[in-house]
Amino acid sequence: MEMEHEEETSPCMKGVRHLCESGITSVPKEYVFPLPDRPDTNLVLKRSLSSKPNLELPVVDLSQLQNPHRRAQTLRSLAKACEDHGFFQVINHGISMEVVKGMIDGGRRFFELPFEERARYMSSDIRAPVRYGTSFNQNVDRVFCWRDFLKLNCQPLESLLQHWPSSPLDLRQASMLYAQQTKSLFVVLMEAILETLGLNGVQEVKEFQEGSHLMVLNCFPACPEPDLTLGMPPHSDYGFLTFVLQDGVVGLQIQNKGEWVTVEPILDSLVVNIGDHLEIFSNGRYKSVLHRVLVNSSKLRISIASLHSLPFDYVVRPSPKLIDENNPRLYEDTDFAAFLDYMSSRDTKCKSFLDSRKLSFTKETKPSLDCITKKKI
Ligand SMILES: O=C(O)CCC(=O)C(=O)O
Ligand SMILES: [Fe+2]
Repeated sequence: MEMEHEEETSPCMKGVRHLCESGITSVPKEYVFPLPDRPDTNLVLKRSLSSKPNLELPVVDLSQLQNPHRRAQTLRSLAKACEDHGFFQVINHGISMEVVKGMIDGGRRFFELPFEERARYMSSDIRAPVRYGTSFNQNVDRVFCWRDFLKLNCQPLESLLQHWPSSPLDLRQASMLYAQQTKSLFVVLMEAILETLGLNGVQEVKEFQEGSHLMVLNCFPACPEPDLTLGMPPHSDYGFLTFVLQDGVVGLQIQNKGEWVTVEPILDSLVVNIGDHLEIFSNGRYKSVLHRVLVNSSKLRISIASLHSLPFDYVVRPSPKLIDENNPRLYEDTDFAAFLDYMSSRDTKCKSFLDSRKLSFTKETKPSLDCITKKKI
């Protein structure tokens, strides 16, 4: 579906880089978040000036999964990271530094292209093989986010590749290598996670191999008034796992014990987070965690998020092996069609899609989760 005429003419729809190129010195009103939703930059600054890191996420060394003497211990730390945090970092993940660097550089250069070239990929069809856009959910957002994105649909890779941008020259090749390697990592990690849940052999690994895979290249330009807006609002990701590659500029925050805490990028690591589908599949044992992105006044930030799940036409439901009289089923079945309908019709802030899949008795006993609009820090 092409962009509607009205959307084409709205300046916000052209994205934040375009806006910055026009030489603005303040944040237009469309991007100003209501006061309780804005980042508390004083708090962030105070934390990063103190010697204590903002948050030490668990670090899992994936090379130890291959070591028969260390595998059991590594699985235990993986299970703990999934249960206690929903977010962790992985090192020795098998994706070469060259591929990582090529991906970040290619992404950065895409956003440096003239607006007209980037605009060729604008589309409001969420299933398009390639989609350039802005904000979070630009057709329904009440406040725009300080973010432009390029989404590359990576499954099946061989047939979609040809639709990806041919400029800058090496972006397609870099994205292909990164997509192949993150898919392998996803499969290895899902095998390990199934084992931590006592489900090895229950779920076909092939279904993850052929599962949906979306790569999101995020661009957060430097912002003249970063404390008025957000790069991404509080949200959770829909899939099983998301891998986030950060370019070294901080910005990612996760909600931890009711507070927003900054995730410091560790060199050569990838951030992994649990998505809604894994929360449903594990019947709530592993939690998909709210996160958001802050912007800053001096540095453009690039991040690459890879979202992985089962194939698009699959239904996601709690694994029957994880349901018994002590562990009642907590979530309804869900599928991508339901998620996409929800996304295109709602201003999806917070974990509202996941909440909509909770069975009604849990909705009553465990009312909606923490959200920044309700919980001021
Ligand atoms: O930029 C980041 O660090 C996170 C991006 C993110 O949450 C997403 O693309 O879903
Ligand atoms: Fe996310």
